[in-house]
Amino acid sequence: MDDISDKDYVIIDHFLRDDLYAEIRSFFLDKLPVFKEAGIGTDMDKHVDNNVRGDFTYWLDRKRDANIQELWNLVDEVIHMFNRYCFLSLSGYEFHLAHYPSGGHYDKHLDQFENRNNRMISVVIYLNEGWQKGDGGELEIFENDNESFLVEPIAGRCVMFKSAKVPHAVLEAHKSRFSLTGWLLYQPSALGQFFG
Ligand SMILES: O=C(O)CCC(=O)C(=O)O
Ligand SMILES: [Fe+2]
Repeated sequence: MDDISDKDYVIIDHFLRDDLYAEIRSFFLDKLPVFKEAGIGTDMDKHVDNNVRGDFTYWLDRKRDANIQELWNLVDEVIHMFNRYCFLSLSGYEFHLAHYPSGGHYDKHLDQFENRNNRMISVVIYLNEGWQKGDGGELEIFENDNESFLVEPIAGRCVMFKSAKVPHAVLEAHKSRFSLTGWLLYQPSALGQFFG
């Protein structure tokens, strides 16, 4: 909590209990056949551009995806922590599973839309077992205009950052890259489920 207040991001390894990690990974693999190519922008202004991003996503829905209840409980807990210790007023969230096939990347960006700015905190949890240097798909975090560093997308690692403040990119993956990505919102929003 201190790190995200001071540095705008935090990296936490072994973020999930082993059983929850295993549950989410197997849920991910089950859903893989129904992932859709991710677009850019909100539903009003959305298009797919493989030059900018090359991932496939599955938007989670708390009601439909009730079998991963433990994840939803954790999301509630994390929101509660941010509200309590960082004095935020988070009251909603949206999460998707993301698959970057080999060759996929995501150009430098902020997690904000031009016509919607309620994403406060971005959360990414990686599910890449046995990730090794050379597999690619590192998350590049830009601290200011000239400095950036790479985060290896290893299994169980969680990265959280301020959505509107931290520019970031996903380097080209050389192997399939799996993650769970979400945004904690200032206002409740049902928009996420329409982004599919
Ligand atoms: O998967 C990651 O490391 C980051 C993904 C991302 O930046 C996004 O989906 O907006
Ligand atoms: Fe992003």
